[in-house]
Amino acid sequence: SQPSAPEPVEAPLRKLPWGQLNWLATTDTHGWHGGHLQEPQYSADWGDYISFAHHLRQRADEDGSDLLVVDTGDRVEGNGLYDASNPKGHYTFDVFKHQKIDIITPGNHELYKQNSSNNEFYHTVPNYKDAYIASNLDIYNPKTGKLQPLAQRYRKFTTKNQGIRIMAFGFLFNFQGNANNTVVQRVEDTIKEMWFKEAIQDKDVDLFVVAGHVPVSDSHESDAIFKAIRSANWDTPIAFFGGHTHIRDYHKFDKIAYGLESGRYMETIGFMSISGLGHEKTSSDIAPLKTPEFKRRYIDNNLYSLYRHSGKNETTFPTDLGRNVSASISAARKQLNLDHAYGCAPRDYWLNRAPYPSESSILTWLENEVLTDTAKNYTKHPQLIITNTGAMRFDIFKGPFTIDTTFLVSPFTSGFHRLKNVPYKAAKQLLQLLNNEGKIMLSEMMVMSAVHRDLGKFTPRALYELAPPNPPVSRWTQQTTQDGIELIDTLHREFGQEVLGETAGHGKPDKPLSPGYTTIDDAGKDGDDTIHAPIRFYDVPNCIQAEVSFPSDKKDLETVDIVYNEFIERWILLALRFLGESYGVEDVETTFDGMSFTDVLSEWVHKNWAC
Ligand SMILES: Nc1ccn([C@@H]2O[C@H](COP(=O)(O)O)[C@@H](O)[C@H]2O)c(=O)n1
Repeated sequence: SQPSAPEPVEAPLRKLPWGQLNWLATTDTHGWHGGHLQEPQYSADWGDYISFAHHLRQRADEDGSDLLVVDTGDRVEGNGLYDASNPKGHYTFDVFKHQKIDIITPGNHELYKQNSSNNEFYHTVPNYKDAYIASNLDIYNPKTGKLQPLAQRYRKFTTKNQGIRIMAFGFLFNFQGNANNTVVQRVEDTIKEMWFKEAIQDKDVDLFVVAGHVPVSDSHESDAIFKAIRSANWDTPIAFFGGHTHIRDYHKFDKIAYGLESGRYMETIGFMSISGLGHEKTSSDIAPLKTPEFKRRYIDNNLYSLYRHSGKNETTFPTDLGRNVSASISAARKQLNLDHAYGCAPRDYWLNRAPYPSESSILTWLENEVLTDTAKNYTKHPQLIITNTGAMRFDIFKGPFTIDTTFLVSPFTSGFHRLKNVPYKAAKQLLQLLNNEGKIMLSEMMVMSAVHRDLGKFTPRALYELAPPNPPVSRWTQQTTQDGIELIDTLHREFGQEVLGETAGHGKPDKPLSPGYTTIDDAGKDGDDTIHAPIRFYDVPNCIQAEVSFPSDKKDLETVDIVYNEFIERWILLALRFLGESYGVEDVETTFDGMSFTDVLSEWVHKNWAC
């Protein structure tokens, strides 16, 4: 881990359910390859992950099983290690490439900007060669200008020790916000293509793998792929490795098809095992061995967990490669001056771990202080400042607010735009519309505009891109700590020695449980490796709004300026149009001196939060 990373905290652990074919899966790492430097339970870095995978591969070689590693995209945007360099990602690709990965796929964040998808073309695809799969993504070759698949559409391979024959795909959800140098083909169209139909007809396959930046639960894309494969193969097991929604999740498609999603930001290393795979040749056919068994575990990414799951300790755990990668992350962080403090946060502020509005909510702080103070510097006219909450990515902890923190909270380069003198009658209805909370829903408007084809790329799906879905609260337990203690008792009863790191007494923790993930998924409540006290997550709206320089009586207010995060421009213009105000991009001007959200944050913190 990084020199400044906090020591991991001891906690009761559930073992890895090791099997015949074992998987480690990451997704949505968003540049956090240095690990979490303010949260001990997620403090291991990419170098540690490399050492960990090495030990598990060795275990597989020793007992004749297999270990495969998968990453399903959104490796970029969200951490100073990626975002603070010029060009962005200057250090990331050389750090990342040292992990041996068997299946790697792109996410939407690799595609927002031409520069980042070209980085996939120039760096990640060549670094991973055969492992990179892009089933539904094409790129205009930056050298020839011709449209071509970013990488191979599928990969067929056989595992090293068990000889399991795998057919793997790499999908991206039906994303529409990409720059115009890439083309994302809808999943539903892709599965009608001849190459896909032929691949799923291949009978010399023991396991289909669908890796990709697609949620595993409640996803019409994953469901469509599942149905297509299942209709061609009634008895071949299928493993999905998903991403995008930033949650820990495990979904049962049927009794021999399961999907795993490994959270976000290098907090989680997902583990899946499948046993009972293979085939036997009968005189007329090839039949599976027996009903395969799928298991899952969500590993908290810290050295306490990684030592125990690999059976190593401080001395025996780090490999030379792992150590070197950790050192190069450290050197990059130093070079980028990521620990330089703009100021010090007086308290913790939460994105989803505090209700909105509340004094602990980042969103309330932005509304009442950051956006309001910043906007006042630019005009005395009444303004509505609107931003999407999806632009905010992480919490703020009490203490130094560093260069790194600005990118953790908001990494995007989009600036702020202004529409002047908008009739208040329409402007005041905007927020409700954007949040889909009023009588007229923006999602319905999008259906209408798609039908009338008068607003280009808008479809109902586009609303989904305005703000990422919040972790569905139903997927998190909302127990009290007492439930956590009961959970340990239950575990001891049910699993006995399966629980690692025994605590003192009769299974009761001698220290309070640390707060963390307590996931409920399709297999139950026992997925997390670490037994935590539950954290409560709160839903937040798509967009928030600050009213700046408003008169005390709004009755006489005729017009206001609307200032918004550039990323939501098309939703703002669409909503205004439905409110009877027809504005176009020609009416828009840049404000806040072209500062991005990241710049706005650093400037405000520097002026207001002295250490
Ligand atoms: N320039 C950008 C790009 C994205 N966003 C927000 O991020 C969301 C997507 O992030 P995921 O990790 O969920 O893929 C997107 O919906 C936007 O809310 C942004 O604000 N600015």
